[in-house]
Amino acid sequence: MAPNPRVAKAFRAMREIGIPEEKTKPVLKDLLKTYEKNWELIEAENYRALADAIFDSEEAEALEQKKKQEIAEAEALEQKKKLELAERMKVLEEETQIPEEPERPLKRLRLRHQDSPSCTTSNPNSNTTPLKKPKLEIDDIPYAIPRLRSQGRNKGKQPVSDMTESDVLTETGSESGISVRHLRNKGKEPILSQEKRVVSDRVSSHGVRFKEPKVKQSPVFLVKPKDEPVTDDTSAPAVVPLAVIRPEPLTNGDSSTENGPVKPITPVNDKSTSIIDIATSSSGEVKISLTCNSSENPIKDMDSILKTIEDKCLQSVKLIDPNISLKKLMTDICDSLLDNNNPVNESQPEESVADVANSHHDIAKGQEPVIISLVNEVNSESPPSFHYIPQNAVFQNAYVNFSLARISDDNCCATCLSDCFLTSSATSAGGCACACAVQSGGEFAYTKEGLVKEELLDECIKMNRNPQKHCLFYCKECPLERSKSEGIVEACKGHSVRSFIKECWLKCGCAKMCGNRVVQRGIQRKLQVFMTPGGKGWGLRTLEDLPKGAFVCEYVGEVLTNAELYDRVQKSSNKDEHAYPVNLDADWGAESELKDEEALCLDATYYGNVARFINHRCWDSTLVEIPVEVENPDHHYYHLAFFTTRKVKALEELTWDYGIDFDDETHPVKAFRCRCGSRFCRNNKRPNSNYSLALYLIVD
Ligand SMILES: C[S@@+](CC[C@H](N)C(=O)[O-])C[C@H]1O[C@@H](n2cnc3c(N)ncnc32)[C@H](O)[C@@H]1O
Repeated sequence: MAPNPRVAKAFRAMREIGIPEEKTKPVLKDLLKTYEKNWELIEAENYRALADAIFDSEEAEALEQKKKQEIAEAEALEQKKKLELAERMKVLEEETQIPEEPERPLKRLRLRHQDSPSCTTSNPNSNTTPLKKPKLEIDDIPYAIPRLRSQGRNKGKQPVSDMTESDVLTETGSESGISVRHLRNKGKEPILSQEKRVVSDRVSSHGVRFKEPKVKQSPVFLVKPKDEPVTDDTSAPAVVPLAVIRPEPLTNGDSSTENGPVKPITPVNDKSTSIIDIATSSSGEVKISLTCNSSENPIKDMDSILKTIEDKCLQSVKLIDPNISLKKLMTDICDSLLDNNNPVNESQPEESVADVANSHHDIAKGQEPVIISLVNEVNSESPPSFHYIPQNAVFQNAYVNFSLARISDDNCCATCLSDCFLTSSATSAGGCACACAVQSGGEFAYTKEGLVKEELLDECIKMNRNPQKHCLFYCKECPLERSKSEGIVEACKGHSVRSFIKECWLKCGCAKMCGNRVVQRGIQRKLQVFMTPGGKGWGLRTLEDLPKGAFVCEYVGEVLTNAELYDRVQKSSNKDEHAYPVNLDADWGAESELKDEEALCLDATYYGNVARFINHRCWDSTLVEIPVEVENPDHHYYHLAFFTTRKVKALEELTWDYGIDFDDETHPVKAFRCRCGSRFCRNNKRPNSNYSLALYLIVD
């Protein structure tokens, strides 16, 4: 039968934008049903509804697929863990078997016979487990800087002071061909001559400083694996080294657990005595053993004991689940113990991504598209207290106006369809018809894979590394200085002129999955907040390999005017609290006169996202921040997005260069002592700086 001409036409229209018939067919079918065969609706605007529906369904499918994959991965991991545990228990079981007892596979609870002699001995001096060395940041930069080490004393102002950018970067070519919307510097001259200005050589691109976190360096003392095993086998020699944790209420003797020596378990002669031992070995086994006096009541088989306890639980504790299983409970205890102890044992194999991903916290509390776990393998510091928000929130006076009416026609691509990447190249051979791309100099900032294009990325990296070489803007009357003083306003210290990425948004004709929408889709990578080993406090790392130019996250916080921020700091009894502000000054040069409510910053102290954990690294940081215009054409408000500066391996720390000049003695706020570990550290000439532990405040 000849196909309905309208159907054929719809297929043709979709083919033209690269959608094959088999994808169109089911969606068209659904759409016809939804629209009750009203073809006009489907055909309107060159089949826009159909194209949108196809892209939406693709997106939903991809999401579904991703979810399934995540679930499958989680299940596989869980399964693997269970199998490993069962295997370990089996080995343990065999090694600690009482000869007379019939063999019972995978026994998790064992009773020690009343006349067992002491079954453990321990080395009283070896009570702590050395902490596992957390993975250090990998110094794996693709830049060759052969001359740097032989340079004279580098004051840190310019990390490779007498080297040109091209000496340092292995890249070729000149400045980016992509002209992502540059700032409209209207040629304003600074009010002071360069010589008179108190300008640090390295001007913070954000004009802010962060406080030093209160890092408790006390190690977690975990019970060290004992030299000899806990075993209820009177004859067998010690085989599996186990550490014993004795819960205090159940022991009469020494209750030392974490820090004190682990004493041998006393032979059980007292009828009333019962002891629960939880033991771990250096290779990860967990054993829970129960010691009781059973002289008058010979021990029956394990299953009947478990059954008795389960019944007792049901009756006396009134647990409502009749399927309660003590075996499962014991397994869970072992699992938890393994979870807690796993990362701290040096003799264990190096942590794997699967291990570290297996954390139960989601610091984003389900508000991000992915789970963001938190681990501390270094000390006992608890997770910091703050409100997690996935998007910026205006505090009070900041002028951030999102009205659609303010988006002009040349500020959106109203005529685009579905995916601007597809439609733009389809409609104009070679050139780019998308108005958003036109705004960015005729090219999209992203590749089809969603990565920032190399030229643009390299340009942003260069600019961040050496703002002096690029354009700096000096305000006539700097809002930062104005917020600090009611009297004489100090001269502007300069602001970096930044390149912007312009993303499509609501008023654009494209669909949500358009390739020119990356930052607005939120975090897509597996990230983890972790305690850094080098005294920088918490940090952020990736759990997956990342390509160069990948979007990681944006800096989210409260949107404050600089005046509000200054006020906050002044009023705060604990000024150190205000440690996470970033200036949104990338386009101040374009405004003829910036009003106070337009001079904005982001403060992630109380409300923020994962970015508040990103530590500073001089020069060769793994991330670079790029201003991104999404919903607001006014560049005094924008999104500050982090992209990778190079390939980043799973478990590497994600860092960015705060742009601090550690030598700037005139700065009202002294910087923290930098522990970035970079060979280009601008602060490394003063390792014993007096103010190393002081906490510092904002305000440029
Ligand atoms: C945005 S916070 C980063 C997260 C922080 N480490 C935490 O635990 O919350 C900035 C603060 O972290 C610390 N920090 C960041 N980078 C550092 C570095 N390279 N060396 C030492 N401290 C650093 C400083 O105290 C800084 O004020």
